[in-house]
Amino acid sequence: MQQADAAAVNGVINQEKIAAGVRMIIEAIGDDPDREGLKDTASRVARMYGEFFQGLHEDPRAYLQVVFDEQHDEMVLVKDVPFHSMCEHHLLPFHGRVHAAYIPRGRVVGLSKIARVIEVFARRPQVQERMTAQIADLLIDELDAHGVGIVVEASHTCMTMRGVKKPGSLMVTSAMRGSFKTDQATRSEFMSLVVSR
Ligand SMILES: Nc1nc2c(ncn2[C@@H]2O[C@H](COP(=O)(O)OP(=O)(O)OP(=O)(O)O)[C@@H](O)[C@H]2O)c(=O)[nH]1
Ligand SMILES: [Zn+2]
Repeated sequence: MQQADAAAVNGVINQEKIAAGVRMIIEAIGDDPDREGLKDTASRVARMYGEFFQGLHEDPRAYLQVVFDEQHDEMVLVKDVPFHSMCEHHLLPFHGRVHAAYIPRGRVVGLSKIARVIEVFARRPQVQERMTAQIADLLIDELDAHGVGIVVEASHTCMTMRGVKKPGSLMVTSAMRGSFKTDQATRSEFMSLVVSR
């Protein structure tokens, strides 16, 4: 396996290397990377990829360290959290919404922190199934919750703008942990809250 770039391993995305690669792509498609309209494109794309893949260098657990003691033992659901990620097969975007629920065990987390965790996992080369499972695993572990349920609905541009070209198709994935896996009533409550508009 090819080694990751040393700078990237140290937590800094190597933008010079990305820019050199983008320049090569422009040349390879038969255009001129130095012409007026393209002369800043390689460095611009490098900055953009820095943003898209920043989550590789962030630890999402950092966002779950501040919790509030709260004896709420019913379901908490954060619904319709928008995200953009990059499909690792084509490096094309997939985007959609995450619905994240948990049943606390005496500890609740700030509402925005779940969205921040989603953002960290989305800003990596991903497949939707893995992103869904990573969010679920992190929440159940860090919050010591009774259970966690995650549903992700997304449109993949690798399926809509190229290849099989099926605009409008949605991929739906779910990951259930703890009581969401073992208790049918909990799972049903979660799914009915997710589909209700
Ligand atoms: N399960 C899953 N598949 C994905 C995801 N993102 C992209 N894919 C699929 O990954 C597959 C890659 O298949 P390949 O046959 O190697 O690539 P390809 O020749 O470009 O395939 P086509 O898209 O069918 O043209 C495709 O079927 C994509 O639709 C994802 O998040 N999860
Ligand atoms: Zn793809």
